[in-house]
Amino acid sequence: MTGVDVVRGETYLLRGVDWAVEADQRWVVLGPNGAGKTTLLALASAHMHPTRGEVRLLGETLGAVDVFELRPRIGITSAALAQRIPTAEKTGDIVVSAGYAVVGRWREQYDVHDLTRAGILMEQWGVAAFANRPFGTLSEGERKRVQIARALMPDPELLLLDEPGAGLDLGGREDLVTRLSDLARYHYAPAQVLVTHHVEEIPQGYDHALLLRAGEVVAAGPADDVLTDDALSETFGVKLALTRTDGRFTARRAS
Ligand SMILES: Nc1ncnc2c1ncn2[C@@H]1O[C@H](COP(=O)(O)OP(=O)(O)OP(=O)(O)O)[C@@H](O)[C@H]1O
Repeated sequence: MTGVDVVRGETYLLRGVDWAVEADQRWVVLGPNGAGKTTLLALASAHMHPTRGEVRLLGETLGAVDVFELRPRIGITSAALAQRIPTAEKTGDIVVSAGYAVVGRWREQYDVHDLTRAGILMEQWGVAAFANRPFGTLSEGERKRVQIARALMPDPELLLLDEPGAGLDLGGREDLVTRLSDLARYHYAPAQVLVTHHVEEIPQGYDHALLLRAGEVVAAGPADDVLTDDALSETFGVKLALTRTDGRFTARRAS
């Protein structure tokens, strides 16, 4: 993104955003409520155009490309998308149908490669046992993992995760963070961008960070440089102390 503004009426949702994500990078985007994180992902998933500036995605420029060709190359999970999944749909069908950009099984016959890939992904994300269960009967943590398996199904070049840890209990969060760490370290995995409010949800292996406040970038770059007490305090508007242990973070109000 170069010089990106997103303006609605008098309001700047994003202002002057410059940001580059390389194919082998894993980024966390942190910021308080209303900072513009979801807007940033809407641009990054080709679901929104900037008011000003340029967004280039996977070698294409938004505005000069058919977004319906671009979107299948990008996997995304978010609460808004999850709400659109019919609760009666079978979990296995939700995953396998992603390759066809529909939710739920719409063909009687799927390609054997698709069925195999869906099976492997469901094993990897710990949801294979629920393949025949309706989505609506799954716990929040299980639903989150199904969504990620679905997002990975078309082998995307970019994976966008909007608050994947929201609503999970401590065990569920740790399970998810461990699985995301494994994915982050996997050499052939897509570029990854994870949005969160909580530094505790940053998986090990996420090597870059972008801090957003009121639509503007506070800091962006290697996580070691960006995730500091001062930058985090400025981002969240409260004096914070950050602790890092074994590649995981915790934050608390500074005394
Ligand atoms: N169409 C619109 N017109 C005016 N303001 C809008 C519009 N859409 C979003 N906003 C505002 O833009 C700001 C950024 O919204 P966005 O959803 O991107 O923030 P966020 O960082 O994802 O927040 P949260 O963490 O609460 O999900 C918010 O203050 C929101 O109210």
